[in-house]
Amino acid sequence: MNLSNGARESAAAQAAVSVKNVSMRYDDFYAVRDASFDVPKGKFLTILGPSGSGKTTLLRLIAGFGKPTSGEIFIGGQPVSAVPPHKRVIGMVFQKLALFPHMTAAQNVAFPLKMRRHDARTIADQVERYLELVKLGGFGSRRIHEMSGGQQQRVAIARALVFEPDLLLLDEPLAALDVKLREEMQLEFRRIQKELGVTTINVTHDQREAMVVSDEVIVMNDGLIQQRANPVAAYRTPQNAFVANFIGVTNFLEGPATSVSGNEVAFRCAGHELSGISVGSGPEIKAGMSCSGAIRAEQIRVAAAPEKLADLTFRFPGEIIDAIFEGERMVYEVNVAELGGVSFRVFDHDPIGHTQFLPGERVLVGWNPKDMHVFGNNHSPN
Ligand SMILES: Nc1ncnc2c1ncn2[C@@H]1O[C@H](COP(=O)(O)OP(=O)(O)OP(=O)(O)O)[C@@H](O)[C@H]1O
Repeated sequence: MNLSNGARESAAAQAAVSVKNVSMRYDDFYAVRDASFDVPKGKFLTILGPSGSGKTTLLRLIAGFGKPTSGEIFIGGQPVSAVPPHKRVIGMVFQKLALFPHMTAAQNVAFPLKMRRHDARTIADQVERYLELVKLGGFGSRRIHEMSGGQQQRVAIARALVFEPDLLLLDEPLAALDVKLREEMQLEFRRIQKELGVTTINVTHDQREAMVVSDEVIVMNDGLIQQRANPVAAYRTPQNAFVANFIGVTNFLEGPATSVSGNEVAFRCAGHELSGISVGSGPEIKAGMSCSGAIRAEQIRVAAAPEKLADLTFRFPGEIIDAIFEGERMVYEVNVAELGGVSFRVFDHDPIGHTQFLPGERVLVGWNPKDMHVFGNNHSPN
């Protein structure tokens, strides 16, 4: 969609946060390069990317810890480059929670209100309300060092929100927690954010977390925004091979495009012509261009007998290299000699209902062209 200048300015004014052409350079190295995006009021946006992709740098610039080398950040429609962090009305939760360990939960939550010189009655009411919100009603007099990791996390959330900031920034606050607690807290973040309607920007390298908590996701690599989309669109229609590889588990076949017709490509891999494949949503593909064909692990099926794969267009013999039972799914590694010895990762989400294969077994793998996306190789997966 193309917005006119006027429409774009008015969209930016309505946005809680607007990042415009922001770059951050250290000597001759760009940690963030020409980033532009808006976060609408009340939305939960996650910046997702591998280590070193520039996520934290971007979040710190929004918080006011450092000034962009170029570009401008607007909060509530106002440019903030000249506004120090303590004058930005922002709640923050980082991986290191920085709670006061010998104070009680209530004293920790009260701290931002005391700094803002609220009266004792207001402080007591707000502290009680926010401890209730994070399901710690009745825990106010407990000291931090007497609380579990999850409870401490909740105190940190209450402290970040108690002064009712315009914006909540989260920098991998769940990274140190064990898996079960992390998953529980992801849902808690989502619930609290929806209940309060506070605009939230979250930073993580955990793609599952990004999918669970966010209204929108920005995927970053090497300081550059690769795609901005809602979680379903980022998963279903990745913009390039990097995004396809980073979100979910994706297998790649390499080879040249042999023909392009509308939204379909034919593509040659190890002497096999694979036709009718969807064009990925990235740059235009031309015949002869070197390409990557991407197929998700759950879109490939494994079977011993060809009739079990009769509904699939592409079928190749393979050998099971590894078979891992993960409870709710089987994960197979299958070597496909006919496709240049590529190793496919395949998920079977019905491990109880289906035959389970063992390493060394000869099988067939199959998938349909509509489930494969081809990207031009100026966006390599690695
Ligand atoms: N103060 C600095 N001086 C020089 N380089 C820096 C500085 N801060 C960050 N960088 C570099 O900028 C790049 C992006 O760093 P950043 O911390 O934003 O990445 P990240 O995506 O948050 O990674 P992680 O998930 O590991 O925290 C990295 O290569 C990092 O080494």
